Amino acid sequence: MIPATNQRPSATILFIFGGSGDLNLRKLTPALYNLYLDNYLSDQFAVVGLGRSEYTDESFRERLLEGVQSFSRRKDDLEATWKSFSTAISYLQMDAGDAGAYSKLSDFVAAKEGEWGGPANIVFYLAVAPQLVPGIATNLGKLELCCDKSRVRIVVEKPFGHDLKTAQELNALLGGLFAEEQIYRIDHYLGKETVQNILALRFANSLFEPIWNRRYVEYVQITASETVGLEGRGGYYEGSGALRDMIQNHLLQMLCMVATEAPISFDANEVRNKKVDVLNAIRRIKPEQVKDVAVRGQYGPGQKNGKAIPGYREEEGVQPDSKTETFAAVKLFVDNWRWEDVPFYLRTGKSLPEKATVINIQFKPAPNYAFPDEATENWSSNQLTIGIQPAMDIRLRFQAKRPGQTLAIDPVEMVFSYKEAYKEQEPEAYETLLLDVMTGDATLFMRADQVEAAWKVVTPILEAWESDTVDFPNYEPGSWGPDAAQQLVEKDGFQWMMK
Ligand SMILES: NC(=O)C1=CN([C@@H]2O[C@H](COP(=O)(O)OP(=O)(O)OC[C@H]3O[C@@H](n4cnc5c(N)ncnc54)[C@H](OP(=O)(O)O)[C@@H]3O)[C@@H](O)[C@H]2O)C=CC1
Ligand SMILES: O=C1O[C@H](COP(=O)(O)O)[C@@H](O)[C@H](O)[C@H]1O
Repeated sequence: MIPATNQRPSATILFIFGGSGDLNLRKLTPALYNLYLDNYLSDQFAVVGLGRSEYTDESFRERLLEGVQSFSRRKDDLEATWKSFSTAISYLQMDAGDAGAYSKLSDFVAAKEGEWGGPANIVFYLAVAPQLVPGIATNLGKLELCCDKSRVRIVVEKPFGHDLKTAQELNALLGGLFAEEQIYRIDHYLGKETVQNILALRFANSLFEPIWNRRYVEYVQITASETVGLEGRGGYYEGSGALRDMIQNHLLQMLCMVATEAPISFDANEVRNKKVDVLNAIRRIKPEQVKDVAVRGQYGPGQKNGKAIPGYREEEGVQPDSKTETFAAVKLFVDNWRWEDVPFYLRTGKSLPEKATVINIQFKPAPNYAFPDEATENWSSNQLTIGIQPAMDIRLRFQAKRPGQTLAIDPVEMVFSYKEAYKEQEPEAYETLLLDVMTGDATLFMRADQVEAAWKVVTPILEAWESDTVDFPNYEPGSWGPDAAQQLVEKDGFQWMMK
């Protein structure tokens, strides 16, 4: 996070429920390994993977090594470094539904603290399907050690609830067991360097803030497009869809970063207060308005790069008449002094032409009355483009005089590229987030009210879509989604920046 919290965490025991699962293999252990390489882990660090699968400590480490070999951003010195890192890893076979087994966690903590000669921070990471979360949290809440609010934290993965009601129920349950400061709700987009940099760009420069408002900004677009389809996650995605999976969380969080007022400090609650203000200011969509401000799509079968692609409905775990949207686009307004009547267009989808997350801030046109018509054929307004991924850059488009004896004005770009500016490789989102949990910094995590405010934004759309019929599939794989998504911006006189 932005404040220089370059301290190493103190003694930590990290329990990963879902230790034998995919998230740990792909993201969590590679992130811990990279934190270890960067000397960010305490010398007194232990991680325990939990699951029903059978592993010994040794076979579990071997399994995780495969994950690091495949998914770590660094693996050059793996042979030399894995051995010392992996001594911190152990495995505990248990069924999360077995309340009696939880005493093993307390025993582990007691043994480690005895060995280390003092108390440790204890993190319970729930990398499991959402239906297991209430049971695990309840069992953890009964442990005596969880009474120590200063050193026990619980991390909850997405999805956080299926809708507003279930999110409220989960918040109520967790809130009855843990203090809010102990609960870390993950939104991995907030761990991305480029997303965090939005606050630095806006508030560490005097240049942008004066024009960052309705007087100068025409509209904002946020696109998070993926080329992949479901990749075997049909079972999960069927109960979700693009609006729940991406817009309710990641895209609304990016919108908050763009739209927030300046925090007076980078204290976790101050930053989150400001962001929740944005969510609360988003204009409520009336049921009859949904068709005008929200578009959904589902890809059908087709071809991509000469390869046959099955439609969403043909994917494993998907109903043949599924109504689940794999594409969603919405137009939102933030009704406050800064942003009133500036449209924010958000769009996300699977099986689109590019993997890219990009934010475009489009500024209003400059008056061009002084230039002759022939000089302004290529005239275009200023635009700031924030490349979140894979291109990590910031581009400022402005007009310049083309060299030559005739007056011609063309758009050009000033580019800041992370790759060119910095030699160091940026940390993965999960590295940042795990380190923040271990150091007790909740700034990049969702507070209960933030999650609920985000659900409130999408609820009218979810309800309207639920009760309406839909003609799916309605877009080709490899296209930019249904035609209606183009019309969503075209009817306002604009274009999607990537099309
Ligand atoms: N995979 C990813 O890249 C991402 C995942 N997530 C989220 O992370 C969470 C986990 O996802 P993922 O790792 O993919 O899921 P997996 O299905 O790969 O893993 C599920 C884990 O839960 C464990 N588990 C299931 N039932 C029990 C039980 N009764 N007792 C103990 N352990 C149990 C399984 O262990 P076992 O079978 O050994 O019991 C396994 O380790 C989900 O909420 C998902 O949405 C979020 C972002 C990305
Ligand atoms: O949370 C999720 O995010 C991924 C996209 O993440 P990214 O970091 O690769 O942009 C998405 O594929 C997945 O469906 C969703 O659950």
